[in-house]
Amino acid sequence: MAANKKLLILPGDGIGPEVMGEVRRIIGWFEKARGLSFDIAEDLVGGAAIDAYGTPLADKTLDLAMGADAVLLGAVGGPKWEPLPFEIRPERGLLKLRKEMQLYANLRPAIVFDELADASTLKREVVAGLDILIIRELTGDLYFGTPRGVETLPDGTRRGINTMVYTSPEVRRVTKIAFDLARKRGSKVCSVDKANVVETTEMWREEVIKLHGEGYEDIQLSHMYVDNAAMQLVRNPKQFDVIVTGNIFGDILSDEAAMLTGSLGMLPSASLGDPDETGRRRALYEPVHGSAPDIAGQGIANPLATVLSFAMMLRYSFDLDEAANQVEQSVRNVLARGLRTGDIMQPGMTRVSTQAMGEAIVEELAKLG
Ligand SMILES: NC(=O)C1=CN([C@@H]2O[C@H](COP(=O)(O)OP(=O)(O)OC[C@H]3O[C@@H](n4cnc5c(N)ncnc54)[C@H](O)[C@@H]3O)[C@@H](O)[C@H]2O)C=CC1
Ligand SMILES: CC(C)CC(=O)C(=O)O
Ligand SMILES: [Mg+2]
Repeated sequence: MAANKKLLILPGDGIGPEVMGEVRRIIGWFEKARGLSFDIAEDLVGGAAIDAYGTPLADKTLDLAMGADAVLLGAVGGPKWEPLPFEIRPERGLLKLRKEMQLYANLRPAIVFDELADASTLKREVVAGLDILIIRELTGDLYFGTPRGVETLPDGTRRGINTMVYTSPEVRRVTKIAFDLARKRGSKVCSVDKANVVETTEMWREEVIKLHGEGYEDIQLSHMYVDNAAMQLVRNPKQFDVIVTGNIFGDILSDEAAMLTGSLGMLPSASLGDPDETGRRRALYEPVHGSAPDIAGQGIANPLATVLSFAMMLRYSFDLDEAANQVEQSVRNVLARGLRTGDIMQPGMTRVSTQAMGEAIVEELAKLG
């Protein structure tokens, strides 16, 4: 295959480089055993970039990302950088990357592998067979709205402000992605908002309903307030097919959904923008979890969320569906072999390191022939 798949790898901080190391191992295997060829660049982001470049996202790194067919990111952040002013913290680097690349649709599938149905803190019957897709709007909302910041008032007290902002085109474009993707699965979309008290989200609901009436009547559309949705996700998650929601609600609900699958270490994500004139769609793939400072440097992090994000990259950015299926099948097979990192450890299973998990995936890939 031609060496034209431009891939930027940004391992980031904490467990980011550890889990990304296993993806590099898998990429190496695909290159050697399958002749897949990637044009790979690697750079720093987040705290690592602050230490090296004095900024969480250097201009040259952003340029590399803008020119790449896909970006693979580990995670950013950690206690070392928490004392820094807000604007130059590691997380701002990731937010800037998402905004500049216009990655407005963040796909967060929560799939329960049968082998892990008992690893969830919920009962097996509640989670077994679960396959839901949370679509989180990623470039608007409280994370980007202005005014924002903290000011000291004349009386010495402080006031913090963040602003929830959405425009109707922003709501429509992410909802369109949700409707289109729902058509390829269960044809059900639940839009999550807080329309009873937050006007911005009342507008969100109205726009979703309008778009639904413009050719998406075959989709079974429902609406739910976010507080109820948080409850329903643990009460009966299988009622959902596709959930579409804003940035802050999606951030919170997807961490909650991760625990249905057994661990935050299992949840991958794809962040997509619109295709450009050449048909190329900017895209970034990252696990839903963060840099996990509490376990960083110990070689015990679960690499599967990042490995599954890599599978999403193969599918969405490079149309390599067969390779993506093989990565996912290999994950299933290592779980069936009883291999578990600490976060998904169950009685009678074999506890393995991050590295051993990556090696086992490569072994399974090789067996798939
Ligand atoms: N996309 C990103 O880069 C994100 C970055 N963060 C940053 O990460 C740092 C830590 O944030 P937290 O709230 O602690 O969230 P976190 O997701 O890093 O960790 C939450 C808990 O889940 C565990 N965990 C996470 N990923 C795991 C994995 N792959 N294997 C095993 N266990 C795993 C951690 O050990 C921890 O107990 C902060 O600086 C935060 O801002 C948080 C979320 C997303
Ligand atoms: C900027 C990130 C730290 C926000 C987050 O938690 C996420 O994207 O999941
Ligand atoms: Mg999050």
